[in-house]
Amino acid sequence: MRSAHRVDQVRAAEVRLLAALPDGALMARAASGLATAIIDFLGGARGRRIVLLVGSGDNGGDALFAGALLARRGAGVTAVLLSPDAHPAGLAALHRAGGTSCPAADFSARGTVDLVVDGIVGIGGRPGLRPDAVALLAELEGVPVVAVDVPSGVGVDSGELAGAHVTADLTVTFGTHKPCHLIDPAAAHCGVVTLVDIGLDLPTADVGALGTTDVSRLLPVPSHHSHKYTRGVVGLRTGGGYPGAGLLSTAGASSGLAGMVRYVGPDGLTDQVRAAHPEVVAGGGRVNAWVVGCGSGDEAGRELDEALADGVPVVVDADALVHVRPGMPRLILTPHAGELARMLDVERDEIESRPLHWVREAAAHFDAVVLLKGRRTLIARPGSSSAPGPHVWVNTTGTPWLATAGAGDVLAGLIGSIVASGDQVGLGLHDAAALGAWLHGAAATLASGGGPITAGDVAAAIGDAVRRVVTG
Ligand SMILES: NC(=O)C1=CN([C@@H]2O[C@H](COP(=O)(O)OP(=O)(O)OC[C@H]3O[C@@H](n4cnc5c(N)ncnc54)[C@H](OP(=O)(O)O)[C@@H]3O)[C@@H](O)[C@H]2O)[C@@H](O)CC1
Ligand SMILES: [K+]
Repeated sequence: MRSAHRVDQVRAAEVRLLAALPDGALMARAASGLATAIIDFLGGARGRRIVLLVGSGDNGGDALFAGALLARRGAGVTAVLLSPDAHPAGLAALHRAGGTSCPAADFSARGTVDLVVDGIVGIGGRPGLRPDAVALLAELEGVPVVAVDVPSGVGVDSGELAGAHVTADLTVTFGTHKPCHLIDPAAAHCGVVTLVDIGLDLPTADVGALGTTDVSRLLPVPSHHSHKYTRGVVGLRTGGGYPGAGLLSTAGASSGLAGMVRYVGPDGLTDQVRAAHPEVVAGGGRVNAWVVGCGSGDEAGRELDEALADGVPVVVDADALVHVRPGMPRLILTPHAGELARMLDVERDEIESRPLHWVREAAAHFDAVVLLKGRRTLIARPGSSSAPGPHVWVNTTGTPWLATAGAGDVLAGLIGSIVASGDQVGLGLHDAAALGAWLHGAAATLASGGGPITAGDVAAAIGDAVRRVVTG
């Protein structure tokens, strides 16, 4: 799991560690990790021309000490100082190693620069950049950027952008990830993120991203004693308005993760579902989870009520989302930004620029698991939940090709099947939704192989994605 800690959590851990270490030891660890990552990135140091952008704090100190290490390895290093208070020990170390420095006002790039190191601000920075930093970045446009800890200017805890900021090719962070590394829109400006362990002892994070090992640990798999009912039954009430969505949600649910799939819908569509998926049982009956709303049109409200009457968890997608009210129990809501905007009566742009904020608001307001779809899908647990583990999962699997019609229907069906299969082994709805998002993205990447895909291709690749996780 990748954990993302807030700045106050990092600060508290830093204080404890600083008290136990000699002066400068922590920054030396950070700088050494940073220099190593830069050498990896450049394929060596000798003969490279590196410009450090250095602010007034310890973020600039990291850049200066790393610059000193790079200068000793033969790089030509120039520190451009955005403040007269740049880290004195770091600056002295850079000069001793043969590096040079100048105030920002005197800098001119002249000639080839191989790399910019962004040490303007780190976790002590306010969002946005000052005009001197903006001017320097404009002069160095086109040069690869390595950000120290975070791309300067982004909202570290919120993942939001407010004004100018650095866009990095590589971000080298220390001790733990911060929310901006995982959550859009900031995450899209971090490039590749490398974590340097500096020995911080941290509490459980608010935000986390599942890795393959977590998925393997959490995903319910059958034992020799399992039968189709103990493996869970998922029911779908979908497709009443748009038949394709009924078929695709059923395809997502029919990946074999649950023991049985039931489909309840219009007669003509039921025949098509059975023709495409002969193993699906037509009609209602006992289920462990329902999926409603995909292509349901005007039937969505009725379908949601009927599903709720069974008292089992319900995955609520698309047309059914507008019928959700606070107090409805055990729901997983799966909106995209436009749908969440309607549910919360805010503008879509507002949701897209502050997804972490709004997914939490929605989870608190509806007291439900809320999965907000996007490049980095966010899954927040209900406001009243006190379960251990992160409050928000961020999904990092997938491919841009996954932005295709019907992919959301497949996801809703897939999540329903995981909820049903997890029912008897105590898998929580929050984790089930995160597993669904992870497998959906992994299946899309497998199906795509770098090329275009349809929603049906994604559904067809779920089994392979599961197989790779389970068999290692
Ligand atoms: N935590 C850890 O475990 C470790 C942390 N380490 C490192 O320390 C970094 C944190 O250092 P930090 O606390 O000195 O803060 P940092 O971000 O460098 O500068 C803040 C100063 O910048 C200014 N300023 C503010 N906003 C601004 C803006 N938008 N644009 C321009 N300037 C702005 C403001 O000063 P002002 O100019 O307003 O006087 C403020 O005081 C951390 O990210 C990591 O790299 C590692 O060395 C080891 C382990
Ligand atoms: K930075």
